[in-house]
Amino acid sequence: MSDAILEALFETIEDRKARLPEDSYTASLFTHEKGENAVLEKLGEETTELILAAKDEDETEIAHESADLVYHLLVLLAMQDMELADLLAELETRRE
Ligand SMILES: N=c1c2ncn([C@@H]3O[C@H](COP(=O)(O)OP(=O)(O)OP(=O)(O)O)[C@@H](O)[C@H]3O)c2ncn1[C@@H]1O[C@H](COP(=O)(O)O)[C@@H](O)[C@H]1O
Repeated sequence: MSDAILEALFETIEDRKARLPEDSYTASLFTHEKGENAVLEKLGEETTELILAAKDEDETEIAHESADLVYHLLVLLAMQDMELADLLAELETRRE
């Protein structure tokens, strides 16, 4: 996954956060009655689904569930008023 794809996805998430379109799943996370707990629960569910896919050694499902997990992680960053750059900078500091 390139930075460009992550950046485009994060821009879309920030757009949904700003405009809150009615037909948007992303917007529904920002307006959920459970607040931030809604996306935190999704992160837990997607992590469990990823673990099960890994246990099954199912590469298609591993990719699918990983994408679900990364998407919800980016929604959490946006919800915390953070930037994708915060995550990328943290990863960059770990490179040797
Ligand atoms: N990348 C995603 C993305 N990944 C996952 N999801 C949603 O996250 C939810 C995942 O929850 P579940 O695992 O419970 O879903 P499910 O339907 O039971 O099962 P699977 O998705 O696991 O098959 C589903 O409703 C997915 O549609 C996403 N929804 C949106 N995006 C991106 O966000 C953009 C904007 O979407 P809207 O906010 O809907 O306009 C889209 O164009 C995409 O680029």
